[in-house]
Amino acid sequence: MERINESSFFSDKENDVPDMINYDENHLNNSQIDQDVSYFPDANVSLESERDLNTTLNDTIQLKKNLGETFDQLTKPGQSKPGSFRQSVAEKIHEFEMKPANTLSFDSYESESEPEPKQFSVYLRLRPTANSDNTIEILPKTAVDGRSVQKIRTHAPASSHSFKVARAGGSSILKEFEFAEVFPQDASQEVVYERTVSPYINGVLAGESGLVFCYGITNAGKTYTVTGPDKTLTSDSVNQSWGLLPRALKHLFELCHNNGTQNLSLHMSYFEIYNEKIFDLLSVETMTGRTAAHMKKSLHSISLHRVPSLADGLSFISQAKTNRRCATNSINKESSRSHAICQIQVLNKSSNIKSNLWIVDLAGSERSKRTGGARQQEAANINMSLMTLNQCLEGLRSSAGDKKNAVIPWRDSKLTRLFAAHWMGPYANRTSMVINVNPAASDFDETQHVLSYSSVARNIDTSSIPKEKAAPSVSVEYDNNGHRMVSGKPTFSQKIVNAIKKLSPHRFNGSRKRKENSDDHDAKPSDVFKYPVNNKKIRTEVVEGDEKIAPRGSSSTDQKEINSLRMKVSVLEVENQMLKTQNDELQADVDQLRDQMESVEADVRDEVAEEMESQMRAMSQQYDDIIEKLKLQMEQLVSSGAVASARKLHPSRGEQKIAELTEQLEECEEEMQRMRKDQEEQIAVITAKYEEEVSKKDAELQSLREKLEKVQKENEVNSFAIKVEKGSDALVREEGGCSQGSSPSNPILLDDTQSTFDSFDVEVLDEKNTQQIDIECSPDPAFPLSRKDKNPVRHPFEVLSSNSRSEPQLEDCWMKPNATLKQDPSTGFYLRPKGRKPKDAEYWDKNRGAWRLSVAMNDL
Ligand SMILES: Nc1ncnc2c1ncn2[C@@H]1O[C@H](COP(=O)(O)OP(=O)(O)OP(=O)(O)O)[C@@H](O)[C@H]1O
Repeated sequence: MERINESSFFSDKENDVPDMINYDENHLNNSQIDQDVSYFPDANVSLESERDLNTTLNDTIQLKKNLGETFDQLTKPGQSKPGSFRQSVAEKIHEFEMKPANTLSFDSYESESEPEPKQFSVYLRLRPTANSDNTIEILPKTAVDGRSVQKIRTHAPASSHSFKVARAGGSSILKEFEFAEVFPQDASQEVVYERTVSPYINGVLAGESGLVFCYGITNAGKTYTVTGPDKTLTSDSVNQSWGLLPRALKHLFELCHNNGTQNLSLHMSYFEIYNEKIFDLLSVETMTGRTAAHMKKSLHSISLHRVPSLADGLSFISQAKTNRRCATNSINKESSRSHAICQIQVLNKSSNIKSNLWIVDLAGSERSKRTGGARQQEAANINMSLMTLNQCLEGLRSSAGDKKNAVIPWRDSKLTRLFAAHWMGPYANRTSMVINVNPAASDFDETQHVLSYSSVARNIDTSSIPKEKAAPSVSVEYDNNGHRMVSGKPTFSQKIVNAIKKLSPHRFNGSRKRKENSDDHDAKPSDVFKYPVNNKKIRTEVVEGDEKIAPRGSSSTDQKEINSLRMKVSVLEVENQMLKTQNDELQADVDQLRDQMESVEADVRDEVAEEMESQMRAMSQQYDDIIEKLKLQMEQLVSSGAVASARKLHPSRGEQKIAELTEQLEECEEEMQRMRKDQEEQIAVITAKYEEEVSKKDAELQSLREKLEKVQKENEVNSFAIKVEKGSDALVREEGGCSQGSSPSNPILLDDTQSTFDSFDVEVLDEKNTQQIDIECSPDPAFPLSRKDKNPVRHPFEVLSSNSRSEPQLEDCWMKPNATLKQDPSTGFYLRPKGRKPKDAEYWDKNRGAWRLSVAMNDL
């Protein structure tokens, strides 16, 4: 495997415009491309002079009109002398006018005889999908205007945005797209190769370039189509999973081998455009870490490697695949984050003709929301360059159609600069676009965008693209004054110089030769002719140049003057014409830029609106999902009987409030219980104390009672009953004190002691009944009662009332309370009812359980 010069195989100095791969005479050394040589990849050095002449022819024809009669006269065959410059120009004009375009032939290979299509060949490949989404229906093949056509019909799934838009707008959810051919999900790699790349191989060997690129959203199968799975690239025996690239290499080697051609050699470069920077995937430097060493300033510094065998080619592919920038996104585990471009170059050493087969695996267009936020910058760059590509396709279609002045933004991305070279060249029609599509319903909306661009590409009629379109965008970067050209267009002075070149090519060539010989590095075309023409030196040069054109023998001063004036007029005419053209062009440019801006603005607005809408839809979907999930969880919890815990996990506000209140309630209850307990304890203590006190008091009471009894007994001892016989047999018994009153006429001597009693209740007993008679008496100190005398003693006394008198009954002197009476269990006494003492009551009799009425006493 031979590694050839890695420095700069493209020619442009600064601006990355790709050029043909230039070899020097030894074929393998790159050379700086001459600024005047067209940089189309398919051009070659041997064609340079012919191409120059071709250009001269066209320009001469143009100038013919400008210079009018005079020029016609001057260039008429027969009027110029044989061997003169004019004669040679006239002959060359004739020769080129007779020669049909594009009839350059190469030694060993002839281009395929079948008619080349005028349009890009756009294919659709569906990748297998695990689910049974049937979003794309393949319709039978047909032929339209001699072109094989196959249509598909897309069915917007109900989940898609397109479906909703169609429904809302009342349009159909079905859409049809047309392709050269559609490869179904089970189409083999071989079939795809046979239809897309194989038809270009013979042409490539015959010097005609071809470009094949795979386009689609992420995870649609582009890398699979271009290279196939990595592991299959280890052996050079063909594997059925091989993609387009290994198959193309094999095909090329087979054809070279079968034809025994020694003068063809294959070369390969492989690079990626990542974030608008170029990285050489076959660089000698190790790719680990991917430092600045791998980043190339321009496409021209990409390394080109000789490919001596298929095995070497496969190894290059593997190396490039390893070095390519991949990342895992949420859709594709190994998503390519860059545009990978492989250039296979065939060099015919004998003719020094080079042709290229470009196979391009574009990065997947994608929505950052689907692929994840971390890769947004990448996604933005990928989408930007794909958008520029789409704009260029649009521009090509427009310029091939009714908008001849359509501006094509080739320079807006590195990718389109690369493609511009091919599409503005003679083999633009040898372009195949493979649209990779994943028919899954989830990809439907984004796939629709891709499909709509495919129909743009399909409608580009390459034969109608005005060739001058190429000039402004892709011609050399510097004018002949050494100044950089604005927007790739020739400057005004360049146009003047070109005009002079046409008027006096030998003069100009002489000047250029001097420059090339480096003897006079400063000899720029501007030194030969500088606008405006009234520069004396220039005028002299022009006149001198024209002297050679003037017929011999007519070199008189007049003739010179005439010629000089004619030339001046011609130059002024050219200038005038050019100013007009320039003005028109500028006006057209302004109009188109305005149109373009408006359409870009509208596109961006649509895009933003769509993006926002889809984001909102996604958010709403997310919320729906969350709600569904929660519902499901709730149901599961209910069914598993864990509602309470579920409520704890996800309480509603009401439930939370209830739970709080319940908790508070429980706390209150606890507090109350605690308080109750405390109270009970206190009550128990108090009760115990009380009982203790009570029992103490009882004891005291008991002792008092005992004392009382004792005293009573003692009193009993001191008291006595007086029995008074009625008449003679009444007995009197002492009952209590008596009120102060009139003392008895016969005071009773109750005791021999000093009695404190001043009244007596006397019971008067008779034989039949015993009556109580209250007797008022006053003690008579003269008859003290003797304590010791326990026997009733008959004493004289006076009965104050007779017992025959109707006396109030005993019961009448007592009033029982209405309330149920309680007895003291320990003593058996009736407890005095609560409340006030009744008005007429004197005291409470605990034995009787009744109030003693004072009325009764008074009534006595
Ligand atoms: N025709 C096919 N047959 C079998 N498998 C396929 C086919 N097309 C794609 N695949 C598989 O689908 C997956 C995605 O394919 P691939 O990586 O080629 O997509 P991609 O368009 O290059 O994605 P990205 O743009 O993200 O790099 C891979 O696992 C690949 O093997």
